[in-house]
Amino acid sequence: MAKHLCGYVVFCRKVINKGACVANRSVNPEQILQQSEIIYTEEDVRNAIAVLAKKISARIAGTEPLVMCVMGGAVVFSGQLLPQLGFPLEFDYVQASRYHEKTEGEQLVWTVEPRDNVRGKTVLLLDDILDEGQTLAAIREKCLAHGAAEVVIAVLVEKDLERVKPIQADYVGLSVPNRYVFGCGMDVYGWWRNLPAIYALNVN
Ligand SMILES: O=P(O)(O)OC[C@H]1O[C@H](OP(=O)(O)OP(=O)(O)O)[C@H](O)[C@@H]1O
Ligand code: HPA
Repeated sequence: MAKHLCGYVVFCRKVINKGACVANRSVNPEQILQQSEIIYTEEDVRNAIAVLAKKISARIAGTEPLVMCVMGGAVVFSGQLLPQLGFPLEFDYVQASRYHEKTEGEQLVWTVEPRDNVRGKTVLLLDDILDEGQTLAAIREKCLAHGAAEVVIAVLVEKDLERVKPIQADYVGLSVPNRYVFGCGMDVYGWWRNLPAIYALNVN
């Protein structure tokens, strides 16, 4: 392989490895699911996203927004919401993670940061969950630093922490209790993003 290509491949591998959500293999995903309870059904989620689509459309249709999926958790939410936004938009993604395969947040690690394509745009940030709010606060700040005209935030769920957060979402699909939740893009120890409903982990 040509020398310059080798360097590129090594670079890509580093980026991919840094961003990859590696599932925790010391836990049994089936057992975790059995020990958890469903808090919103697939239908609840579908209905919530349909309501969000209408509200978001009323606010930003006509602005030709840049819709940004916060990977990887927002992939399911984005995939269900986008086809319901019936106006011209651009799509991109950012990736920042602070939970990794754990249930407690740590320092934010950036893999893909917002870039200059946000300049002058209405940016619609889509994320699966607003928990302590640190992730979305940091992403919003970077979008504004790159010259975004405005940042509108929509999350599928917000965790009820009964305390002030560093950021508020403009649109929240569903409220969840102060427990670790998963499904619909949200992982538990790196597993179960693929579940169509939302579950809460039972801790013994
Ligand atoms: O409000 P906060 O307490 O900051 O937490 C919310 C963030 O945590 C999750 O991401 P995570 O770090 O798990 O990365 P992931 O998207 O790859 O799962 C989720 O997708 C949000 O982006
Ligand atoms: O409760 C949660 N579940 C999944 N991912 C998360 N990221 C922050 N909080 C959560």
